[in-house]
Amino acid sequence: MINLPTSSPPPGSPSLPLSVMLRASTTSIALLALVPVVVWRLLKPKQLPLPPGPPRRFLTGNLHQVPKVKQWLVYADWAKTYGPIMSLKILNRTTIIITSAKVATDLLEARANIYSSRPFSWMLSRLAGNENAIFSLLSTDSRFPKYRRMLVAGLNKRAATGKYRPVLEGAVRRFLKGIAANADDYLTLLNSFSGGISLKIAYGYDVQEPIENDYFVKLIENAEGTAPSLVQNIFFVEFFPWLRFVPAWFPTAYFQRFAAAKKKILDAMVYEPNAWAKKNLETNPTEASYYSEHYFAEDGTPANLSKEDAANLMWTAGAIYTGGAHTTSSGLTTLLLLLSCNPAVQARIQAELDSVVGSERLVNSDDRASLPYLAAVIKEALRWAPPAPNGLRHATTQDDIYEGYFIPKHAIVMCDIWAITHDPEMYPDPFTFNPDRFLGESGKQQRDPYDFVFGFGRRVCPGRPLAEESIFLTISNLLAIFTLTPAVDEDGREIDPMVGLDWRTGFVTQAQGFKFCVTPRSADRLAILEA
Ligand code: HEM
Repeated sequence: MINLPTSSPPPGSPSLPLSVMLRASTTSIALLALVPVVVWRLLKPKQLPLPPGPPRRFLTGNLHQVPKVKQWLVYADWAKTYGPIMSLKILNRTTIIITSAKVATDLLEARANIYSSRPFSWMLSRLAGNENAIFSLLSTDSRFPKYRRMLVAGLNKRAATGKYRPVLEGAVRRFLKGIAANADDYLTLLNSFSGGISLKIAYGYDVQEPIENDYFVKLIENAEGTAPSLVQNIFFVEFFPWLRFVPAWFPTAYFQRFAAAKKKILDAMVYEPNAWAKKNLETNPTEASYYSEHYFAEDGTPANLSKEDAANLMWTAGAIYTGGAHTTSSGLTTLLLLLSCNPAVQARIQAELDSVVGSERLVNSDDRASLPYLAAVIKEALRWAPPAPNGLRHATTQDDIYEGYFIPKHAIVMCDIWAITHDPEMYPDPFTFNPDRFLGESGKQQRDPYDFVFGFGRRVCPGRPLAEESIFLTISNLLAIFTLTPAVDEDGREIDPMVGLDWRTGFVTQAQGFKFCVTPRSADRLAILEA
């Protein structure tokens, strides 16, 4: 069951009879207020049905069925019964769940004008102040096209392979040296790699090692789970918005105190790096960063940013770590897993690298177009385990009708990306890791999984070029220098990395609990890292 924090006191607080009574009365008022909604629904003229879905309970709908972990697997399973477009009712809110490429393309792409907003949450968006972050920003907000323009231009392929090239190349070198020293530490090294790139590109900030002690990394990492805690729990204020006027000191207003505490955390991870970047640029203009690019005018003097432009810069720069760090490191973790147990795939990549790049230098962005097998391997890994398997929630801005079903305005729309990339009709034998599906004549017919893995329509991931470039540079250089093999047990037997493997749940998934070994391909190749 989903928690109901509005009806629970903070842990450790005494349960006073008065507060119990007040809580009970709030609950009764809330339930009583649902009566007109129910009467209206019974009396209103018949309309087209919502898409099918699991049977609902009176008043609470599907609340009891909402999966808490690895939702992508549950929705894919439900789709076998209810089809590629389903609906859930959670109290009075409709959630539409899409599990096929056709429906995703028909709605999220072809009708992007209706399907590109985000759900508004009183707790997350308003009381915790996150409505300014792009991840919550409504498509109807006048800032939406500005944010998108800034991020798309700031993170495009030209930027990733041009002005940010030294950032990426330096981070790859540090990662590989770390792997050479201790491959068991790969998770920390990957976080350092992708978190370091994000903060350097966003603000020009160099993370301090060890990364887990870095001030900004700690600030942002400690905020993990904050946004989900505001939307995954059910708060009555979402259904009775007038409750937001209840003052925080009021005994039943635990939700106000909860939101205020979360606001502090969410604000800090955007305001603090912003203040650091501003101060740093005033005294020490550094190499290219997303922040400096907007902060300075063309002649190199500080641009006189309006209050609104300064806020737009702060909120968009703040999205770079949140959007980019864990997703990139998730994709890389999957590749380490798959490569360590597929020696033939590794050997083929290494042969391709050797013939295109040779053995005397590191691989760089200019080599990418000449390495089609490596491109197929990376694509297949991201299809096999999409880093954001449920995508991010979209919302509709008007009523719509699709294939005889009614989709109401303000419906939450979730797309199960994992279900799409495991659709056996589109990707035969979908659980098998097979890069060849993207090669040759038949590969040209194969639908590109990047059409799904990076999201949809007007919300499609603006960091895709940067993510692709970082993953390419890391994996190509890793295999130019090392060979990966599964770890061995005390008796020298190989441990199958797939046995005992688990996947982190949440917006970003990540393979957990496997180990591998690295062996330098030669002393000369290893020495290139020091050159
Ligand atoms: C393999 C790496 C990545 C994957 C798989 C990925 C995937 C996604 C997905 C599925 C979405 C939601 C799109 C939608 O709502 O339809 C998204 C949004 C977003 N991503 Fe990425 N992403 C990756 C890397 C990055 C990087 C490196 C950055 C920034 C440097 C980034 C920044 C963002 C931002 C800002 C959004 C929000 C866009 C909006 O709400 O309009 N992502 N990403």
